[in-house]
Amino acid sequence: MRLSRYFLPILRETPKEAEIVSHRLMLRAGLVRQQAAGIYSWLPLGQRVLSRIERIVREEQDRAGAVEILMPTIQPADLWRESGRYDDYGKEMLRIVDRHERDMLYGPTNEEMVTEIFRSYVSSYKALPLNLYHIQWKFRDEVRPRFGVMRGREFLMKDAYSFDIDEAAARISYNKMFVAYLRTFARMGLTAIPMRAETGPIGGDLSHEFLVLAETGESGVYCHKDVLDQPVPGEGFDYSGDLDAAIAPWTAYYAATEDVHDQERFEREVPEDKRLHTRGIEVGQVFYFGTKYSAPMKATVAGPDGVERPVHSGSYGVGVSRLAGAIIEASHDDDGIIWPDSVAPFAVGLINLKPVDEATSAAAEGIYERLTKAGIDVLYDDVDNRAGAKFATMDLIGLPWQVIVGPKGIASGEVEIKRRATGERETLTIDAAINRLV
Ligand SMILES: Nc1ncnc2c1ncn2[C@@H]1O[C@H](COS(=O)(=O)NC(=O)[C@@H](N)CS)[C@@H](O)[C@H]1O
Repeated sequence: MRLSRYFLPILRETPKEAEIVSHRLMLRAGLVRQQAAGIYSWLPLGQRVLSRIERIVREEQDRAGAVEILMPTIQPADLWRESGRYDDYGKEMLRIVDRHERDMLYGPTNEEMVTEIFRSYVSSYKALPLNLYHIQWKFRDEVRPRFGVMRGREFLMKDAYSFDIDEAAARISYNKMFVAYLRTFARMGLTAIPMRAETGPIGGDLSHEFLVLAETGESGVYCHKDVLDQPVPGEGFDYSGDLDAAIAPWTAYYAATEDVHDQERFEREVPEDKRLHTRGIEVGQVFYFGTKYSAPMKATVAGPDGVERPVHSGSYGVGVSRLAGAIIEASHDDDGIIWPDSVAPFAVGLINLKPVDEATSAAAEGIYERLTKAGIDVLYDDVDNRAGAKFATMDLIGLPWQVIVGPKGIASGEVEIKRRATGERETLTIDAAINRLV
């Protein structure tokens, strides 16, 4: 992509309304634009990051055996009347009346709708276990949206829903999602700690939140320091194998959000030098809630004995849009964002220091062409601008690699490459630089 033909609305000034670093950097780097309280447009660079986050989430859901669907954002209120949540969901629900005076709503979550889909087609235990998921926008009329996309009103969520014959089977589905979450966040360069949590309006009695430790996190957390060093299951993990062995290291240590924290137990179980009390950003949450929706909505299957019974379910959410902010909170410096390779909007920022100089531009064009042909996503700064401004912008938007092409270097057939995360620079021949990046 040539910068001269792109749309990258960088802000020079730090917007005053931004209270935390990720909000400031997302606005300054031209990733998002607020359209209303808690509601954002995703501009080109932000949209690319969002799609890369989605791709990792999707790959790990598919690996864990979940099946992707896409449910609508607008839902009929009657579904929520069946489950009894229509009234008690409260003011966070955006209620809508259509032209035929029908009560609708902008979905804050999809337990009722996915249960309706399930009950319409599945009647035998032989179809179980089943896990359906989608990646869809949600609306929650937060009384105080803040911190940019971290706590929005319209936000993108991956929400998965499992259906099983009984609690024991449902816990296996729960554990598969637990492992998938360990992998998902690790692939984004995040250490997300699973912690026991409250179940809230979703319901049930078993839930873990996955929290990225960050001073600006909204959740207070207490944990044993060693939980931060536990192994993440590998790419070839066998989901039909021993899930407990993969999860045990993570649940063996004390880790709880403030709403379920037990100080007395914390002090009893965790040696003083291992006690960590900090804050975290909740990037995902998993719930087991049994028949909370299947019973009132009559989502039943005939068991092996032919007896009809309500299925046992769980739901599993990931804050896809929140993750864009959480990753920046976990990975930035004074000069701007530092994108992990896996979610970076472009892999390389190619800087032509002197577009008016023929030899420099010829070299830069050649590098752009060879990298692009090799399948590397390049943002090519071909704009005639001061070197300082070019470097500042490239550091701000945080692409993992920079290739700097200038007249002096080209005179000796060399370019400079810079690794954004470490600041390390190397002067290499053009061929060596390209070989380093492909
Ligand atoms: N207001 C919000 N803005 C941005 N992300 C949010 C917001 N509310 C929740 N999230 C993200 O969405 C994830 C799932 O939301 S949740 O309420 O915990 N869970 C559910 O909605 C369940 N239905 C799981 S499918 C959270 O872990 C969080 O990362």
